[in-house]
Amino acid sequence: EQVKRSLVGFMDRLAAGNVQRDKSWGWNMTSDPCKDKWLGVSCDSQSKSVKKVVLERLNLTGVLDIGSACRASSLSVLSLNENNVVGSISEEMGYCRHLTHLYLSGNQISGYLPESLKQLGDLKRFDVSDNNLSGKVPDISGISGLITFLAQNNELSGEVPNLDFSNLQQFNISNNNFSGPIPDVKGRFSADSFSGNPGLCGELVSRPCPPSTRKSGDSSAKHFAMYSGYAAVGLIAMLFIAFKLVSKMKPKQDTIAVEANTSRLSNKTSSTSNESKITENKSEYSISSVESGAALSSLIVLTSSTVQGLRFEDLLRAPAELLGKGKHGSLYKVMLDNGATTLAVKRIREWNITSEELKRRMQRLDQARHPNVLAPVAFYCSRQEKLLVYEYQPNGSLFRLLHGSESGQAFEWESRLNVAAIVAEALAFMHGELGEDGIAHGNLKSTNILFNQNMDPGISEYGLMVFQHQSFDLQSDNISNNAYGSFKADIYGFGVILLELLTRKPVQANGIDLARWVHSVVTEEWTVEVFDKALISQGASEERMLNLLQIALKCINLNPYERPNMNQVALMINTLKDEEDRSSSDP
Ligand SMILES: Nc1ncnc2c1ncn2[C@@H]1O[C@H](COP(=O)(O)OP(=O)(O)OP(=O)(O)O)[C@@H](O)[C@H]1O
Repeated sequence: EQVKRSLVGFMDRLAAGNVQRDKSWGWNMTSDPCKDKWLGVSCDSQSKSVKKVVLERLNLTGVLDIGSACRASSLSVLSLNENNVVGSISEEMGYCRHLTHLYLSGNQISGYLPESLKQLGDLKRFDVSDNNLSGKVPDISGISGLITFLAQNNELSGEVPNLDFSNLQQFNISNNNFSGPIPDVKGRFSADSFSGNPGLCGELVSRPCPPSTRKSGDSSAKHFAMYSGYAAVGLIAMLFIAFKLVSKMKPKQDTIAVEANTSRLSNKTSSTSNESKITENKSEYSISSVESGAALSSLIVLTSSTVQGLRFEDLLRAPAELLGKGKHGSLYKVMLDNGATTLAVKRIREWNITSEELKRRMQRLDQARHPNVLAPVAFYCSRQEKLLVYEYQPNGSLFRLLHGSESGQAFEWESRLNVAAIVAEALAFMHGELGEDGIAHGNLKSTNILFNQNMDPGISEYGLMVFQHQSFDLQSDNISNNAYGSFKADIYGFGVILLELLTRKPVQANGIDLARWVHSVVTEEWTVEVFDKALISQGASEERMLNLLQIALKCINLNPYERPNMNQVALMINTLKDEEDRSSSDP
């Protein structure tokens, strides 16, 4: 009764004087929100509690009373997009602790964003764009899972909100009154996300900041990256020395050696090699485990010949350059032997994986070799952090080729189809090999497709699965916590890569999600509008582009259970590529 009363009160205020409010909507004390299926209400099938309220484009012109809606239940989704609701977002947001999605776009909501917003610890998507909100954005940097922040077309002011830009998928604060320097957005967002704020400064909006607030320019940023690389590696070195000292004082426990792999390499084809284990010897380079119970705390070199005998201290000593900070951690370019060997070292903190599980995973990845999958060549695991060592790929990523500074560069249809076919084939192989082990890629995207010296694409960072892949739909969120979901998330990620190849548009731009945009264009039957104009002007076959788009749409199906598996995808793309090859060899 109390739930109902709160919800009815919420609607009474929202639809005050609304002639359209129909009896068929429910939302009255004589019916039940779940059983009688009130308009826009979805309930949890087990607990029968109200989970979602979606009342979009209903011409609601009343007053927003969020507190009433949330007090009623453990609401996770509230969407009132595109009505004409007035009022403000009250401090009662504290009741909305379970909200994951809050969409209030396209209304007349005014006043400040309340401090209580901080309390929405589960919030992932927040959209208050196209309203009349003013004042500063409260510090919501503590909401770690936030992936959408859209507040364009309001009257908000103060500094750019302090958010984790490496995590955000959508961000737009254009057309407000924000001021001060634009922070480092990790290359994820363009000037469009900030435009229309005359007080903002920084490279992105081509407006220099006054000296006191100036963000470092290109070359100083590079230096900063270089030195922070050195500093990080220096820090590890200090830890290393400290460990050494401790280990000298304590009796040795749990030492694991760096492996010399010559024999393993030459044995690779023998019948026992498949089950070959990483041998655990004592060596002068190994570090005593100072973490009681930790099974592993030294560099393990896998079966790559390029870094045979690589030692942890070699990594620590070598000059390193910070290449980027992603969701998973930082990536360093490390130069060994005066630059004769270059490695890419991924440093991951806060990865909740046991050393045994990491070791098992690395061994399986090492065994399941595919020429177009970049296997780690070595790894290090301590409780605080993990290091994964890869061969450095000199020709950048697919992301850079499509959207980086070379984005004007020609990238023909045949080459794009070729990349799609190779990646599909490699991913299908890995899914086949590692399906039973439950090891999917876990973070498939165009920055993880890297080109080697011959410009052959390779899939990098397979099997990290530190965080779940995020797609724009709600349904896949529900299954992505299990292994099956991770494989289906890979299919989704691959579908998005296909969209990038077809459109040459980044996954996120100006707060627009590529998959969502393509869906909307296709629904409106303007399908050819999605293709990269350069492909059309090159005379690429429209039929085959449409076929590839159909495959992409299957992969990003909102229902993960309806997505094809990677074998099916690879087969479809190979058929398309055969057709392409036949047509180009026709006289
Ligand atoms: N082995 C490698 N050789 C060369 N460049 C690499 C290598 N691995 C990654 N990179 C590049 O370094 C940059 C930073 O990589 P990183 O993996 O940290 O970021 P990311 O892929 O964007 O994020 P995430 O952590 O979510 O995967 C990316 O541009 C990536 O393409």
